Amino acid sequence: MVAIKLHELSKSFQGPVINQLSLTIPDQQITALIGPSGSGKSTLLNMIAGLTTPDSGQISFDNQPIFDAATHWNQPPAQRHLAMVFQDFALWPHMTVQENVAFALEKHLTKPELTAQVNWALEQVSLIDFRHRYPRELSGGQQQRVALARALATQPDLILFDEALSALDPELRTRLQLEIRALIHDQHLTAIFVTHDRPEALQVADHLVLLQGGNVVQTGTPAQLYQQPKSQFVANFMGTLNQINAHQAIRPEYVAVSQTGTQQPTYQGLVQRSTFMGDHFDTCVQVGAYDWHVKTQLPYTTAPITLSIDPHQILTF
Ligand SMILES: Nc1ncnc2c1ncn2[C@@H]1O[C@H](COP(=O)(O)OP(=O)(O)OP(=O)(O)O)[C@@H](O)[C@H]1O
Repeated sequence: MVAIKLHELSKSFQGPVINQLSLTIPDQQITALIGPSGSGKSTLLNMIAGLTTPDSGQISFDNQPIFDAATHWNQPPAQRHLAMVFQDFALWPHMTVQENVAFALEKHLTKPELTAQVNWALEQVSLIDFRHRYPRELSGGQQQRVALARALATQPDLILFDEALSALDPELRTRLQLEIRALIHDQHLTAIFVTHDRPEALQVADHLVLLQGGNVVQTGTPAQLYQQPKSQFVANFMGTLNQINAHQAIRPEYVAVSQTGTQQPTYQGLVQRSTFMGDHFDTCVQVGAYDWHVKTQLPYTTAPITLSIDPHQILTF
């Protein structure tokens, strides 16, 4: 439970990576940092964690400064009440599941407290029956659950996930996304999720922060970024876009093969191909200078086609 404020945060390595970035990350929500490769997502996460020192700016948790370049205040990572979960699980191979979860706790707790805390964390991730196993005896998904239990066991205010699910197969990944979402909300934690996977961000996050070149280009709910993008870049990043002209575009779900007598605006195109997608065909149509994608129930062969659009759904930039 912690609201995070970043104020005019900057970081350069060989060149600028984060540029005077100001941002509020809401309390008790899951915020996903998204953006193209190299946009600064991991750098931002590492600055919040205290693993990377910003060049300038301030970071505060619940209005308490944890970093201030001007006063040289830099709270050590261990005192920030946060936990991190990484893509590679980072488990100790020579320790059992319960030893891995207990490892970060042992200094602070009595034996009975420690056992209770570890068991509680393992129950949260449904791994209590696996507590005597070694990481090599677990699947990838189970290993990531151990990493999550280890994070929960420290009773953090904030959990940071850095591409935590990227190594898992799609089905497992979806299951863990839902489990993590439920856990974070049940425990009233704040979480920040770095992912390069847009469907994952939509599934997991309450709140999105889209970065481009070290700047925040838009924040909001997943639906706000998808339906009300502030720029062409945001619209493109959030999903497939059919360009109408230089300033207007429409999502594929609002384009249909025209029925005779339609009252909606129509466009003439030439079918390029139809690709089977399981529950629909992705039919690619050349409309003027642009390629459009249309969700159709049947495949179409190369031929002229008339498309209609829902004019209320046109995005204008
Ligand atoms: N420790 C470092 N030393 C030098 N350059 C770095 C360091 N960390 C990050 N960078 C550079 O900063 C830029 C942003 O990297 P960062 O990892 O934050 O981006 P990202 O958005 O998380 O990218 P990706 O999605 O590819 O992981 C990149 O150009 C990267 O090479």
